[in-house]
Order: sequence, then C-alpha cells, then structure tokens
Amino acid sequence: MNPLSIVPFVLFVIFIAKWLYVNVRSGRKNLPPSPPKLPVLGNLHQLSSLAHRSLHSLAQRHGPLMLVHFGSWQTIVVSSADAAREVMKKHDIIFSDRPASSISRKLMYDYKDIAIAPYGEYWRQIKSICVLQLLSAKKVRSFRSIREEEVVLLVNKIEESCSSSLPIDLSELFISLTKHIVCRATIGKRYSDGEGHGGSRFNKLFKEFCALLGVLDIADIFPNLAWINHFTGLNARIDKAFKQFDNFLEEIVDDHLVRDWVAIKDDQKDFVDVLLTIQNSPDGEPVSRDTIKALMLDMFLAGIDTTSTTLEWTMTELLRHPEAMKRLQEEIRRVRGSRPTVTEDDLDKMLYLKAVIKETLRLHPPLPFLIPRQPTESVKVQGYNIPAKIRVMINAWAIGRDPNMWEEADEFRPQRFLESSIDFKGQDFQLIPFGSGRRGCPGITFATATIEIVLASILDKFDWEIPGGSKPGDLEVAEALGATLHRKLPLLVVATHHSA
Ligand code: HEM
Repeated sequence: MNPLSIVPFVLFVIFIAKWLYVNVRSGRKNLPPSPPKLPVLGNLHQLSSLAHRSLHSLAQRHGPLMLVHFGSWQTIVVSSADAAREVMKKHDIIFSDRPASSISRKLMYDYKDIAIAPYGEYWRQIKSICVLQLLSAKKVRSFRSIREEEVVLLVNKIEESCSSSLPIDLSELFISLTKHIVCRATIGKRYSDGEGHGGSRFNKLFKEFCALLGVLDIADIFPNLAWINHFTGLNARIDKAFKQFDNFLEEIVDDHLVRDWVAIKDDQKDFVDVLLTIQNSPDGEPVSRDTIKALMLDMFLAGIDTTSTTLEWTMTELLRHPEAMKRLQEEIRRVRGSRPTVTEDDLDKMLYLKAVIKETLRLHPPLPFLIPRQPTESVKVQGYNIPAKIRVMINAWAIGRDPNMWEEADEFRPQRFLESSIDFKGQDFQLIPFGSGRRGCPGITFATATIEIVLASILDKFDWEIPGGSKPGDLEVAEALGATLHRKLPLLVVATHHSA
C-alpha cells in the first residue's frame, strides 16, 4: 500500500477530531448553538450579499441566539424579541459598547463620533450635546421651516414631471431632499445638486464613504491577512476618501469661523456654530476640531440614507398595495380639508399615516442589524454564556418578520398598528428599527418629522402609478445591502396632479 494514500484519511480524522474538540469545548462553555463551520472560513461561506436573510435562515435552524464564525471573528446573532429585550434592556449597560473596526476607526477620526465611539464618558458627553443641540423635540420643531421649504421644492420638481408624464426617479429625489434637510440643520447650508454648487462633490464623497463603511474588512476577520488590503488597494482607497472628506469638512469649519459666529444669535446658530461655541467656552472639553468633523459625518451618515430609504420603501409598498394608498390619501385629504396644503399641525390626526410608516419600518428596517454591540463583561443571555468583547448583531429584520410575533408576518398590513399600541421607540422589542436603550437612535424625532410631512405632502398633491401600466404586484422589490438596506433598483414612478 502506498503510504501517501492514507494522507487524506489522516487529514479527515484530524479535521473530525478538531471539529469535535471545538464543539465539545463550546458545549462545555455553554455558548449559544452554532451552525457547523469550515476551517479558517468559519460560516463565511453561508453568508449571501443579503446577510440579514442568510443569518435569518440559519437562526431558524439553530435558534434565536446563535454563535457564528466569520474567519477569526466570533459573532452572536440575536433573532428574537425576547433575546433582544435581554440584550438591550435587562443588560443594557453591559451591551452599550461597540466593537472596534479598522475602517470605521480611520474614517471617523479615531472614534470621535457618537455612533461607533466606545461606551464611556466621551460618548456620554458628545451624545448629550448632540441631543440637546440638534436632535431634541424642541430643536426638531425649530427646523420646521427648513422641512417646509424643502418639501415645496420637492413638490415643484414632481409637478414639472407631471406635464411630461415621464417617470421620475423618486429614490434620487428622496436622497437629495434628506441630504438638504440634514445639511441645513447641521451646517446651515444646502448643496445644490448641479455641478459647481458643491453638491456633486458632496454626493461623490458621501457615496464613497457609505460604500467603504459597508465593506467587510479582511483585516478585521483575518488579522494575519491585513497586508492584503495594501495589495487590493483598499488601504489607499480609505486614505484617499478620508483625506478628501476631511478637506471638505475643514472648509465647512473654516467658513463658520470667518462668519463671526460669536455674534450670531442663539436661535440662528446651526449645529456647527453651537459646537464651535462650546469648543471656545472655558469648559470646551471634549469638543476638539476632530470631534466637530466626526459629528458632522455622523449626522450625514446616520441621518440621510436611513430616512430616504424609509421614504423609498414606503412608496414602494403603497404602490404595491393600492387599497392602502387610497385609504392613506383619503385620510390625508380629509384632515387637510379645504386648505391648500397639509401642514405639520395636521400630522397628529393622521393615524393611518403613522401605521403605514411603522409597517414599512417593520418590513424594511434601513439598518437590518442595527449597529453592532459588544458586551463589556461576560454575561448570561437566555441561559447561555456570552463572553466579554464578542461581537453582537441584532437582526431587527428577522425580528420584524417573526411569525411568533406577527400575524401574516411577511404581508404589508398597516391596519395591524391601528389595533395595537406597539411603537418603534424602543420599548416594544418586536419592532426595533431604531434599536433601543442607551445606544438606541437619538434621531427618531428628526427622522419621523421629515418622513411624515414628506409623505403627507406628496400623497396629498399627486396620484401615483407604476410606469408602463404594470400591475402593482409587478413592482420590483429586490433589496441591496450597503450602508442601509435599500431598493436594488431606483424607484421610478409616474405622478399626476390630483385635481379633486
Ligand atoms: C428612519 C431613519 C433612521 C433609522 C431607521 C435609524 C436607525 C438607527 C439605528 C438602528 C441605530 C443603532 C441603534 C442601536 O444600536 O440600538 C441608530 C443610531 C444612531 N442614529 Fe439613527 N436612524 C435613523 C435616523 C437618524 C437621524 C435622522 C439621525 C440624526 C440626524 C440619526 C442619528 C443616529 C446616531 C447619532 C446614532 C448613534 C447612537 C449611538 O451609538 O449612541 N439617526 N440609528
């Protein structure tokens, strides 16, 4: 017998022995169940480009608390409301830290922002500054005129398309609108989209940043292979994007400094003015120039795509469900009555509108995994041991479609929210598009104020159809997962002026 012929057999035995060792060991450690994994890759081969769906399928077999391996990364995936409640409510403080990521660290000024900053004193201080100066209900009310002006411009653009009956790209209009609103509130100016207005520069830089933040970085999951990023050009791409965006943000800070911002009245200060004022006050800590730039980036990255994606999916679902569209338009037009336009004062009376938005966020949370957490110490969740510093991903997408929580879970049925008090503010763990607890989204009021007035205004003024006379059910709903879970294809629609 050729001695070489037993090599595959020996390798096979070693592989099985190692597999058994790892599994018995993890059983002894009482870790959550894991899908079988390959050497080196772990479970990476089981991830599709729509990771929320792949991990949902795995969780259906292995349980709502599951340990998966992406290369050297161990990750806990949470896929039920009960497990999410334990993580984000019962053990909120322990799970309030964020795992490190080399790309984010580089792009976000060494964790000087809020969203990925480690949990601690710095995060607490800058978060309270942001909430007080930009995101509180009072501040959001003060941006009402910005929203109204931007909605008028949006309506005008749609109106122009009505005369030609040509389809318009609603995805593009929504992204542009949310960008203008967030920029005006944060930096006090809007970047028009045409060449030469700074808009195309902003759009290019913003797109590249979002793309980079969605990259699964080899250096994180296989630290020994970090050198590969040098050869693939990723490191150079990150350096270039960072440098270009940094120049752009530097110009914004400089523009604010030459404006004699000390003389500007408090109620006319934008967010950057306020940050500069704090920086120059006797207890200006912890606001450095890098903090100001990182916070601007945070607001752009956290506020623009999430809000426009929600608008895009809401219109998609309404076009696919004409009876819901009709009911919502009737509600909006009834509340408006004989006045020429809807205003923000009308929104509280539009209960079906709120139900439609909740139902959209249940089915299409823009951040299907929220933002990853990491426990600062070992902790027990649902009877399993969760080791300190492990990466935790909460699959809000899977939780929103859990048939144990929702009747006809995959169906768009907004009326379910008329019959229940379930809300997305972080107390009902079956609906957590904004997360929950200390690290939950502080921008809910900012986002919903925009989403509600935009939808109410455009659904009031126009009637909507899919181009080419296609049936509602034929409207493409394919998803793409980047920085947010958005439509794969832009939403093209035909608007006609509502004349009744
Ligand atoms: C529909 C729109 C939005 C959705 C669905 C959304 C969702 C989220 C989610 C899921 C998180 C992570 C929560 C967690 O880990 O528990 C988050 C964090 C955050 N969001 Fe939002 N968001 C939206 C709009 C906004 C807006 C408009 C702003 C600001 C202008 C904003 C600012 C932030 C910030 C600063 C964080 C980080 C909080 C922290 O780590 O302490 N978001 N958001």
